[in-house]
Amino acid sequence: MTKQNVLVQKPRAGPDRYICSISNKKVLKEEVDVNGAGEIIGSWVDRLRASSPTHIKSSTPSSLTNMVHLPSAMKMFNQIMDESKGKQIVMFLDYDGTLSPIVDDPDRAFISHKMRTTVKKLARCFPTAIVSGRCMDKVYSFVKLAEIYYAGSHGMDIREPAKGTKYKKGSHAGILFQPASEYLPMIDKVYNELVEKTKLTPGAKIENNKFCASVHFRSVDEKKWTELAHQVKSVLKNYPELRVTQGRKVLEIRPPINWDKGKALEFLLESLGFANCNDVFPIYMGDDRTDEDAFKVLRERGQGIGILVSKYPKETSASYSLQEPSEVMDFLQRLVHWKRVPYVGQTPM
Ligand SMILES: O=P(O)(O)OC[C@H]1O[C@H](O[C@H]2O[C@H](CO)[C@@H](O)[C@H](O)[C@H]2O)[C@H](O)[C@@H](O)[C@@H]1O
Repeated sequence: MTKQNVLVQKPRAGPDRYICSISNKKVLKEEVDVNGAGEIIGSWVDRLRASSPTHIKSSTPSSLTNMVHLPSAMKMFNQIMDESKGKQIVMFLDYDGTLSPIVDDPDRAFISHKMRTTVKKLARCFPTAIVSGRCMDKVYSFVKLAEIYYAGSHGMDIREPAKGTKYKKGSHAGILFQPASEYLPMIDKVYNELVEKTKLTPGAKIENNKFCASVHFRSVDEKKWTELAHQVKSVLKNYPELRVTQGRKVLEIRPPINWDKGKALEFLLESLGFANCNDVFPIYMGDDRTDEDAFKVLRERGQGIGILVSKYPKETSASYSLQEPSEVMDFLQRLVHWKRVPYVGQTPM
């Protein structure tokens, strides 16, 4: 709300500490070196299988040793609110699998009218951001709320709310930060090559997420997953610097910068004036591996909570869970109600 940042097209124009972190091309644990040996393909496919809830469900107990059964955020609602006492709650919401249910066709992952209304009410109570792997325009075309922050392309395209909305005090509505703009032409080229290379694989879908590209495996026969992974690798061998991460039956091709949803969360907190504050309580909700970066940041800061949206136990740094988008909506509605009608002895900010 206070320290709004300038329009940024290149990494060097952001706040200093972001310049430092994005120029550090550290290889992250989750990413895969596409120049590596043939086992990369197997590892992609194994990880895609492992991230499928039906596979997790049918896993043997020994494979679940690192899986965490989290307490329900709904059941712990009052305790969470007690923890937030005297602090400004800031809401961070992932889109797919959190605000909208997972569906086969990524172009039809619509948010329900009820969920939109809930997020609208939420944004009147707390600064609210949607943090998604999708490109900003696509998320906006689904959500259609001008009063919230958006961090599209896994946080590589951060926009502020439109002028005149409650949590927007500056006069400039628009782009806050785009740390990967120099990679736009390359990602576009890779997107086109992937479309061409995979066009004969039934069900394969390549999504242009502007600063990254997504390769969808969901509608491809599982027997063809290895073939599709080979096609992806054959394109990426000409772009050895690009990173590959995994989501729910999707491979995400990203620029080689050390930037993710966790960094986006920190950037937004700083933009909102909460960089070095103890009186802020961020709540991040997400269902995917890419949301783990944000959960980790909250743990490291010792601030707020991460809520994993999942019916099944997963390896996670979140503190609580909700089962599915409908329960996310119940939680958000309860939060709005709590803000308006706090229970006895509680004073929401
Ligand atoms: O960060 P998110 O908002 O969760 O975006 C991550 C990816 O979500 C979308 O894919 C996922 O949802 C699809 C629709 O339900 C589903 O078909 C797909 O299998 C999921 O992986 C989106 O299409 C991707 O571009 C995002 O990167």
